[in-house]
Amino acid sequence: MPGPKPNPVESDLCLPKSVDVVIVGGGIIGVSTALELAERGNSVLLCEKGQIGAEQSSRNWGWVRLGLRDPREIPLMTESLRIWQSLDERIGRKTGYVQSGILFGARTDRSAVDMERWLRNLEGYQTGARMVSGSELEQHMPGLKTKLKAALFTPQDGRAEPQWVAPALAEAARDQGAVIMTNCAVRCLDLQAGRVTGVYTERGRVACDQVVLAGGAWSRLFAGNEGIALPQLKVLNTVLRTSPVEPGPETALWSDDFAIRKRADGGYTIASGHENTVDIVPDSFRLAAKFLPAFAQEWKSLRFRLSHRWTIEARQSRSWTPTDVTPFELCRILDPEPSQKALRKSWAKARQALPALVGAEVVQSWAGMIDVTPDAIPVISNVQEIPGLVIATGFSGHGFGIGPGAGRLVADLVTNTAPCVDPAAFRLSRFSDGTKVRPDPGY
Ligand SMILES: NCCCC(=O)O
Repeated sequence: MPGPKPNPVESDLCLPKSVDVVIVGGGIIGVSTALELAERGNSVLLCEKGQIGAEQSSRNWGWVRLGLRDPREIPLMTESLRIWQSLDERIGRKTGYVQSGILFGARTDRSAVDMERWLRNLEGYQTGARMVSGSELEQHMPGLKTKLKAALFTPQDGRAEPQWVAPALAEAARDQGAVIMTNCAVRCLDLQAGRVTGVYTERGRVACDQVVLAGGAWSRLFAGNEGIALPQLKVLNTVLRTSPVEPGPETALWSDDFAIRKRADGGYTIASGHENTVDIVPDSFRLAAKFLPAFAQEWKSLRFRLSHRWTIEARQSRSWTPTDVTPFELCRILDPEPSQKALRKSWAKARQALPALVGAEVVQSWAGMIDVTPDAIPVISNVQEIPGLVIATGFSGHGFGIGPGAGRLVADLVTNTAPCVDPAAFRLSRFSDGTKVRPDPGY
Protein backbone atom coordinates (compact mmCIF):
# COMPACT_ATOMS: atom_id res chain seq x y z
CA MET A 1 0.00 0.00 0.00
CA PRO A 2 2.14 2.96 -1.17
CA GLY A 3 2.05 6.22 0.83
CA PRO A 4 0.36 9.45 -0.22
CA LYS A 5 1.56 11.19 -3.35
CA PRO A 6 1.45 14.98 -3.32
CA ASN A 7 0.28 16.61 -6.54
CA PRO A 8 3.35 16.64 -8.82
CA VAL A 9 5.31 19.86 -9.27
CA GLU A 10 7.67 20.00 -12.25
CA SER A 11 11.13 21.30 -11.55
CA ASP A 12 12.48 24.42 -13.18
CA LEU A 13 15.41 23.48 -15.36
CA CYS A 14 18.03 26.18 -14.85
CA LEU A 15 19.74 26.86 -11.56
CA PRO A 16 20.09 30.64 -11.23
CA LYS A 17 23.60 31.99 -10.60
CA SER A 18 22.48 34.48 -7.99
CA VAL A 19 19.29 35.25 -6.00
CA ASP A 20 18.33 37.25 -2.92
CA VAL A 21 17.20 34.22 -0.91
CA VAL A 22 17.70 30.45 -1.15
CA ILE A 23 15.17 28.26 0.67
CA VAL A 24 16.33 24.79 1.66
CA GLY A 25 13.34 22.44 1.72
CA GLY A 26 10.08 22.23 -0.23
CA GLY A 27 7.67 21.35 2.56
CA ILE A 28 4.83 23.63 3.64
CA ILE A 29 7.16 25.96 5.57
CA GLY A 30 9.58 26.34 2.67
CA VAL A 31 6.92 26.93 0.02
CA SER A 32 4.92 29.33 2.25
CA THR A 33 8.12 31.32 2.79
CA ALA A 34 8.91 31.26 -0.94
CA LEU A 35 5.46 32.66 -1.74
CA GLU A 36 5.69 35.45 0.84
CA LEU A 37 9.19 36.48 -0.25
CA ALA A 38 8.43 36.35 -3.97
CA GLU A 39 5.24 38.40 -3.45
CA ARG A 40 7.38 41.03 -1.72
CA GLY A 41 9.62 41.31 -4.79
CA ASN A 42 12.59 39.21 -3.67
CA SER A 43 14.30 36.84 -6.08
CA VAL A 44 13.90 33.37 -4.58
CA LEU A 45 15.31 29.92 -5.29
CA LEU A 46 13.70 26.99 -3.48
CA CYS A 47 15.71 23.75 -3.55
CA GLU A 48 14.08 20.49 -2.56
CA LYS A 49 16.15 17.30 -2.41
CA GLY A 50 13.15 15.15 -3.45
CA GLN A 51 9.66 16.26 -4.45
CA ILE A 52 7.57 19.18 -3.19
CA GLY A 53 5.68 18.28 -0.03
CA ALA A 54 6.59 14.59 -0.26
CA GLU A 55 7.54 14.08 3.39
CA GLN A 56 5.58 15.24 6.46
CA SER A 57 3.78 18.01 4.56
CA SER A 58 1.71 15.42 2.64
CA ARG A 59 1.55 12.84 5.44
CA ASN A 60 0.06 14.84 8.32
CA TRP A 61 -3.57 14.75 9.42
CA GLY A 62 -4.59 17.83 7.44
CA TRP A 63 -5.76 19.71 10.52
CA VAL A 64 -5.82 23.50 10.71
CA ARG A 65 -6.36 24.23 14.35
CA LEU A 66 -6.11 26.67 17.22
CA GLY A 67 -7.53 24.07 19.62
CA LEU A 68 -4.98 22.35 21.89
CA ARG A 69 -2.27 24.73 20.71
CA ASP A 70 0.63 25.63 22.92
CA PRO A 71 -0.16 29.20 24.12
CA ARG A 72 3.17 30.36 22.65
CA GLU A 73 1.93 29.37 19.19
CA ILE A 74 -1.55 30.93 19.41
CA PRO A 75 -0.69 34.40 17.99
CA LEU A 76 1.10 32.82 15.00
CA MET A 77 -1.71 30.29 14.47
CA THR A 78 -4.24 33.14 14.59
CA GLU A 79 -2.28 34.87 11.82
CA SER A 80 -2.18 31.58 9.94
CA LEU A 81 -5.96 31.10 10.20
CA ARG A 82 -6.42 34.58 8.72
CA ILE A 83 -4.22 33.54 5.80
CA TRP A 84 -6.00 30.20 5.25
CA GLN A 85 -9.35 31.97 4.94
CA SER A 86 -8.42 33.68 1.67
CA LEU A 87 -5.55 31.46 0.55
CA ASP A 88 -7.32 29.72 -2.37
CA GLU A 89 -8.34 33.08 -3.80
CA ARG A 90 -4.86 34.54 -3.29
CA ILE A 91 -3.06 31.69 -5.04
CA GLY A 92 -5.76 30.80 -7.59
CA ARG A 93 -5.61 27.13 -6.60
CA LYS A 94 -7.43 24.70 -4.31
CA THR A 95 -6.05 23.77 -0.91
CA GLY A 96 -9.20 21.95 0.24
CA TYR A 97 -9.47 24.32 3.21
CA VAL A 98 -12.80 24.03 5.03
CA GLN A 99 -13.63 25.68 8.34
CA SER A 100 -15.47 22.61 9.62
CA GLY A 101 -14.82 22.91 13.36
CA ILE A 102 -13.00 20.39 15.55
CA LEU A 103 -14.15 18.56 18.68
CA PHE A 104 -11.52 17.63 21.26
CA GLY A 105 -13.24 14.92 23.29
CA ALA A 106 -12.94 14.42 27.04
CA ARG A 107 -13.79 10.93 28.30
CA THR A 108 -13.09 11.57 31.98
CA ASP A 109 -13.74 14.42 34.41
CA ARG A 110 -10.00 15.01 34.57
CA SER A 111 -9.74 15.30 30.82
CA ALA A 112 -12.72 17.70 30.79
CA VAL A 113 -10.82 19.90 33.26
CA ASP A 114 -7.83 19.78 30.88
CA MET A 115 -10.03 20.85 27.97
CA GLU A 116 -11.36 23.75 30.00
CA ARG A 117 -7.76 24.83 30.56
CA TRP A 118 -7.12 24.69 26.80
CA LEU A 119 -10.26 26.75 26.31
CA ARG A 120 -8.95 29.42 28.70
CA ASN A 121 -5.81 29.70 26.51
CA LEU A 122 -8.06 31.01 23.74
CA GLU A 123 -9.71 33.71 25.88
CA GLY A 124 -9.44 37.11 24.20
CA TYR A 125 -9.09 35.66 20.68
CA GLN A 126 -12.80 35.73 19.79
CA THR A 127 -12.83 32.24 18.39
CA GLY A 128 -16.27 31.01 19.45
CA ALA A 129 -14.54 28.05 21.14
CA ARG A 130 -16.62 26.47 23.92
CA MET A 131 -17.26 23.29 25.87
CA VAL A 132 -20.12 21.22 24.47
CA SER A 133 -21.97 18.12 25.64
CA GLY A 134 -25.32 16.39 25.25
CA SER A 135 -27.39 17.39 22.24
CA GLU A 136 -24.85 19.86 20.82
CA LEU A 137 -22.23 17.12 20.82
CA GLU A 138 -24.70 14.68 19.23
CA GLN A 139 -25.48 17.25 16.55
CA HIS A 140 -21.79 17.35 15.49
CA MET A 141 -21.14 13.60 15.87
CA PRO A 142 -24.42 11.80 15.25
CA GLY A 143 -24.54 8.39 16.90
CA LEU A 144 -21.09 8.69 18.51
CA LYS A 145 -20.63 5.57 20.63
CA THR A 146 -17.59 6.76 22.62
CA LYS A 147 -18.96 8.09 25.90
CA LEU A 148 -17.64 11.62 26.22
CA LYS A 149 -18.17 13.71 29.36
CA ALA A 150 -17.80 16.81 27.18
CA ALA A 151 -15.73 18.17 24.34
CA LEU A 152 -13.91 21.37 23.52
CA PHE A 153 -15.47 22.62 20.29
CA THR A 154 -13.43 25.03 18.18
CA PRO A 155 -15.64 26.25 15.31
CA GLN A 156 -12.87 28.36 13.76
CA ASP A 157 -10.74 25.25 13.17
CA GLY A 158 -10.86 23.02 10.13
CA ARG A 159 -8.97 21.04 7.57
CA ALA A 160 -7.15 21.19 4.23
CA GLU A 161 -5.70 18.54 1.94
CA PRO A 162 -2.01 17.85 2.65
CA GLN A 163 -1.39 16.35 -0.80
CA TRP A 164 -2.61 19.57 -2.44
CA VAL A 165 -1.33 22.40 -0.29
CA ALA A 166 2.48 22.43 -0.61
CA PRO A 167 2.31 21.84 -4.39
CA ALA A 168 -0.29 24.62 -4.78
CA LEU A 169 1.84 27.06 -2.78
CA ALA A 170 4.98 26.12 -4.72
CA GLU A 171 3.22 26.77 -8.05
CA ALA A 172 1.88 30.07 -6.67
CA ALA A 173 5.40 31.08 -5.59
CA ARG A 174 6.59 30.26 -9.11
CA ASP A 175 3.79 32.46 -10.54
CA GLN A 176 5.37 35.26 -8.50
CA GLY A 177 8.82 34.60 -9.95
CA ALA A 178 10.34 32.05 -7.54
CA VAL A 179 12.50 29.31 -9.07
CA ILE A 180 11.51 25.85 -7.81
CA MET A 181 14.11 23.11 -8.20
CA THR A 182 13.27 19.54 -7.18
CA ASN A 183 15.73 16.63 -6.92
CA CYS A 184 18.26 19.33 -6.09
CA ALA A 185 19.76 19.08 -2.61
CA VAL A 186 21.57 22.00 -1.02
CA ARG A 187 24.75 20.45 0.37
CA CYS A 188 26.05 23.34 2.46
CA LEU A 189 26.38 27.07 2.90
CA ASP A 190 29.09 29.19 1.34
CA LEU A 191 30.31 31.49 4.08
CA GLN A 192 32.75 34.41 3.67
CA ALA A 193 33.99 36.11 6.82
CA GLY A 194 31.36 34.10 8.71
CA ARG A 195 28.30 35.32 6.80
CA VAL A 196 26.18 33.72 4.09
CA THR A 197 27.31 34.50 0.54
CA GLY A 198 25.80 31.50 -1.21
CA VAL A 199 24.95 27.82 -1.15
CA TYR A 200 26.47 24.76 -2.77
CA THR A 201 23.81 22.58 -4.32
CA GLU A 202 24.38 19.20 -5.91
CA ARG A 203 24.20 21.06 -9.26
CA GLY A 204 26.56 23.90 -8.40
CA ARG A 205 26.93 27.11 -6.42
CA VAL A 206 24.30 29.84 -6.17
CA ALA A 207 25.18 33.26 -4.72
CA CYS A 208 22.73 34.75 -2.20
CA ASP A 209 22.63 36.98 0.88
CA GLN A 210 20.10 34.97 2.83
CA VAL A 211 19.32 31.29 3.34
CA VAL A 212 16.22 29.84 5.01
CA LEU A 213 16.71 26.35 6.39
CA ALA A 214 13.24 24.71 6.31
CA GLY A 215 14.37 21.11 6.04
CA GLY A 216 11.88 19.44 8.42
CA ALA A 217 13.36 16.23 9.83
CA TRP A 218 16.65 16.93 7.97
CA SER A 219 17.32 20.35 9.45
CA ARG A 220 19.41 19.13 12.39
CA LEU A 221 21.78 17.27 10.06
CA PHE A 222 22.18 20.29 7.76
CA ALA A 223 22.70 22.69 10.67
CA GLY A 224 25.15 20.32 12.36
CA ASN A 225 27.40 20.34 9.28
CA GLU A 226 27.51 24.14 9.64
CA GLY A 227 28.48 23.86 13.32
CA ILE A 228 25.02 24.86 14.59
CA ALA A 229 23.52 22.76 17.41
CA LEU A 230 19.83 22.25 16.66
CA PRO A 231 18.18 19.90 19.17
CA GLN A 232 15.66 17.96 17.13
CA LEU A 233 14.43 14.36 17.21
CA LYS A 234 11.98 12.49 15.03
CA VAL A 235 8.77 10.72 16.02
CA LEU A 236 6.74 8.55 13.70
CA ASN A 237 3.00 8.98 13.32
CA THR A 238 0.81 6.49 11.47
CA VAL A 239 -2.21 7.55 9.42
CA LEU A 240 -4.85 5.82 7.27
CA ARG A 241 -7.57 6.88 4.90
CA THR A 242 -10.90 5.24 4.20
CA SER A 243 -13.09 4.75 1.16
CA PRO A 244 -15.85 7.39 0.75
CA VAL A 245 -18.46 7.47 3.53
CA GLU A 246 -21.90 8.97 3.02
CA PRO A 247 -23.24 10.57 5.11
CA GLY A 248 -20.49 11.23 7.65
CA PRO A 249 -19.67 13.99 10.14
CA GLU A 250 -18.25 17.27 8.83
CA THR A 251 -16.74 18.18 12.18
CA ALA A 252 -13.38 16.60 12.99
CA LEU A 253 -12.90 14.73 16.27
CA TRP A 254 -9.84 14.09 18.42
CA SER A 255 -10.65 11.48 21.03
CA ASP A 256 -8.06 9.71 23.23
CA ASP A 257 -7.75 6.74 20.91
CA PHE A 258 -8.06 8.25 17.45
CA ALA A 259 -8.34 11.46 15.47
CA ILE A 260 -10.60 11.71 12.43
CA ARG A 261 -11.43 14.31 9.79
CA LYS A 262 -13.41 14.31 6.58
CA ARG A 263 -11.48 14.43 3.29
CA ALA A 264 -12.27 16.18 0.02
CA ASP A 265 -12.65 12.73 -1.63
CA GLY A 266 -15.48 11.83 0.78
CA GLY A 267 -13.39 9.42 2.85
CA TYR A 268 -11.85 10.06 6.27
CA THR A 269 -8.27 10.50 7.43
CA ILE A 270 -7.79 8.67 10.73
CA ALA A 271 -4.75 8.60 13.02
CA SER A 272 -3.98 7.33 16.47
CA GLY A 273 -4.88 10.21 18.76
CA HIS A 274 -1.86 10.64 20.96
CA GLU A 275 0.25 7.61 20.14
CA ASN A 276 3.63 8.16 18.45
CA THR A 277 6.53 5.79 17.78
CA VAL A 278 10.05 6.86 18.72
CA ASP A 279 12.94 4.99 17.10
CA ILE A 280 15.95 4.86 19.38
CA VAL A 281 18.84 6.32 17.38
CA PRO A 282 22.26 7.78 18.30
CA ASP A 283 20.69 11.27 18.57
CA SER A 284 18.35 9.91 21.30
CA PHE A 285 21.43 9.63 23.53
CA ARG A 286 23.15 12.80 22.32
CA LEU A 287 20.01 14.82 23.08
CA ALA A 288 18.65 12.82 26.05
CA ALA A 289 19.27 15.55 28.63
CA LYS A 290 17.53 18.23 26.56
CA PHE A 291 14.50 16.03 25.81
CA LEU A 292 14.12 14.52 29.28
CA PRO A 293 11.35 16.92 30.46
CA ALA A 294 9.40 16.30 27.23
CA PHE A 295 9.85 12.53 27.43
CA ALA A 296 8.79 12.52 31.08
CA GLN A 297 5.67 14.55 30.27
CA GLU A 298 4.72 12.57 27.16
CA TRP A 299 5.78 9.15 28.44
CA LYS A 300 2.35 7.54 28.10
CA SER A 301 1.95 8.49 24.45
CA LEU A 302 5.41 7.46 23.24
CA ARG A 303 6.28 3.93 22.06
CA PHE A 304 10.07 3.59 22.08
CA ARG A 305 11.58 0.89 19.88
CA LEU A 306 14.92 -0.25 18.49
CA SER A 307 14.60 -0.60 14.71
CA HIS A 308 16.64 -0.41 11.49
CA ARG A 309 16.63 3.39 11.97
CA TRP A 310 19.49 2.91 14.46
CA THR A 311 21.77 1.48 11.74
CA ILE A 312 20.65 4.03 9.15
CA GLU A 313 21.37 7.02 11.39
CA ALA A 314 24.53 5.55 12.94
CA ARG A 315 26.00 5.14 9.43
CA GLN A 316 24.87 8.57 8.22
CA SER A 317 27.62 11.15 7.57
CA ARG A 318 27.44 14.11 9.91
CA SER A 319 29.92 16.33 8.11
CA TRP A 320 30.81 16.82 4.47
CA THR A 321 32.22 19.27 1.95
CA PRO A 322 30.53 20.86 -1.10
CA THR A 323 31.83 18.10 -3.37
CA ASP A 324 30.63 15.16 -1.26
CA VAL A 325 27.39 13.29 -1.90
CA THR A 326 25.33 14.08 1.19
CA PRO A 327 22.72 12.10 3.17
CA PHE A 328 20.11 14.35 1.51
CA GLU A 329 20.91 12.85 -1.89
CA LEU A 330 21.01 9.30 -0.51
CA CYS A 331 17.43 9.58 0.80
CA ARG A 332 15.32 11.73 -1.49
CA ILE A 333 12.06 10.98 0.32
CA LEU A 334 11.77 9.77 3.90
CA ASP A 335 8.99 7.19 3.62
CA PRO A 336 8.89 5.21 6.88
CA GLU A 337 6.82 2.08 7.41
CA PRO A 338 3.58 2.69 9.28
CA SER A 339 3.13 0.97 12.64
CA GLN A 340 0.70 -1.91 12.00
CA LYS A 341 -0.25 -1.92 15.66
CA ALA A 342 -1.15 1.77 15.64
CA LEU A 343 -3.10 1.26 12.42
CA ARG A 344 -5.13 -1.65 13.77
CA LYS A 345 -5.86 0.20 16.99
CA SER A 346 -6.94 3.53 15.54
CA TRP A 347 -9.09 1.87 12.86
CA ALA A 348 -10.79 -0.42 15.39
CA LYS A 349 -11.44 2.43 17.83
CA ALA A 350 -12.75 4.78 15.14
CA ARG A 351 -15.07 2.11 13.73
CA GLN A 352 -16.42 1.25 17.16
CA ALA A 353 -17.06 4.93 17.87
CA LEU A 354 -18.61 6.11 14.61
CA PRO A 355 -21.51 4.18 13.07
CA ALA A 356 -20.94 6.10 9.80
CA LEU A 357 -17.74 4.09 9.26
CA VAL A 358 -19.47 0.71 9.15
CA GLY A 359 -19.04 -0.46 5.56
CA ALA A 360 -16.00 1.78 4.94
CA GLU A 361 -12.64 0.22 4.09
CA VAL A 362 -9.05 1.25 4.71
CA VAL A 363 -7.74 2.13 1.25
CA GLN A 364 -4.32 3.56 2.14
CA SER A 365 -1.99 3.88 5.13
CA TRP A 366 1.32 5.60 5.68
CA ALA A 367 3.64 7.08 8.25
CA GLY A 368 5.44 10.39 8.51
CA MET A 369 8.44 11.51 10.49
CA ILE A 370 7.58 14.49 12.67
CA ASP A 371 10.52 16.70 13.65
CA VAL A 372 10.21 17.69 17.30
CA THR A 373 12.05 20.12 19.55
CA PRO A 374 12.50 19.76 23.33
CA ASP A 375 9.60 22.18 24.01
CA ALA A 376 7.41 21.04 21.08
CA ILE A 377 7.31 24.52 19.52
CA PRO A 378 9.26 25.47 16.40
CA VAL A 379 12.48 27.31 15.81
CA ILE A 380 11.79 30.39 13.66
CA SER A 381 14.92 32.37 14.16
CA ASN A 382 17.93 34.20 12.87
CA VAL A 383 21.15 32.42 13.74
CA GLN A 384 23.47 34.72 15.67
CA GLU A 385 26.60 32.78 14.68
CA ILE A 386 25.85 32.92 10.93
CA PRO A 387 24.45 36.24 9.70
CA GLY A 388 22.18 35.63 6.72
CA LEU A 389 20.86 32.26 7.97
CA VAL A 390 17.27 31.89 9.22
CA ILE A 391 16.06 28.55 10.56
CA ALA A 392 12.37 27.53 10.37
CA THR A 393 11.94 23.99 11.59
CA GLY A 394 10.89 21.76 14.51
CA PHE A 395 7.15 22.29 14.10
CA SER A 396 6.63 19.20 16.25
CA GLY A 397 3.60 17.88 14.35
CA HIS A 398 1.78 21.23 14.17
CA GLY A 399 3.41 22.58 11.02
CA PHE A 400 0.63 22.04 8.50
CA GLY A 401 -1.95 24.40 10.00
CA ILE A 402 0.57 26.98 11.13
CA GLY A 403 2.62 26.78 7.91
CA PRO A 404 1.23 29.82 6.05
CA GLY A 405 1.64 32.02 9.16
CA ALA A 406 5.14 30.66 9.73
CA GLY A 407 6.06 31.49 6.12
CA ARG A 408 4.95 35.08 6.74
CA LEU A 409 7.00 35.35 9.93
CA VAL A 410 10.09 33.86 8.26
CA ALA A 411 9.73 36.36 5.41
CA ASP A 412 9.56 39.15 8.01
CA LEU A 413 12.82 37.95 9.58
CA VAL A 414 14.54 37.58 6.20
CA THR A 415 13.50 41.05 5.03
CA ASN A 416 14.05 42.60 8.45
CA THR A 417 10.53 44.04 8.57
CA ALA A 418 8.26 44.34 11.63
CA PRO A 419 7.33 40.74 12.48
CA CYS A 420 3.65 39.77 12.16
CA VAL A 421 3.92 38.25 15.67
CA ASP A 422 6.58 38.38 18.37
CA PRO A 423 9.11 35.68 17.41
CA ALA A 424 10.89 35.63 20.82
CA ALA A 425 9.47 32.25 21.91
CA PHE A 426 10.81 30.64 18.73
CA ARG A 427 14.43 31.84 18.97
CA LEU A 428 17.11 29.19 18.53
CA SER A 429 19.15 30.55 21.45
CA ARG A 430 16.52 29.35 23.97
CA PHE A 431 18.22 25.94 23.86
CA SER A 432 21.58 27.35 24.97
CA ASP A 433 20.90 30.48 27.04
CA GLY A 434 19.71 28.77 30.21
CA THR A 435 15.97 29.09 29.44
CA LYS A 436 13.94 26.26 31.01
CA VAL A 437 12.76 24.52 27.87
CA ARG A 438 9.76 22.18 28.03
CA PRO A 439 6.41 21.61 26.31
CA ASP A 440 3.37 23.44 27.64
CA PRO A 441 2.12 21.51 30.70
CA GLY A 442 -0.95 19.52 29.76
CA TYR A 443 0.16 19.20 26.17
N1 LIG B 1 0.15 15.89 15.07
C1 LIG B 1 -1.10 16.03 15.64
C2 LIG B 1 -1.75 17.36 15.42
C3 LIG B 1 -2.34 17.56 14.11
C4 LIG B 1 -1.96 18.87 13.49
O1 LIG B 1 -2.18 19.91 14.03
O2 LIG B 1 -1.42 18.87 12.37
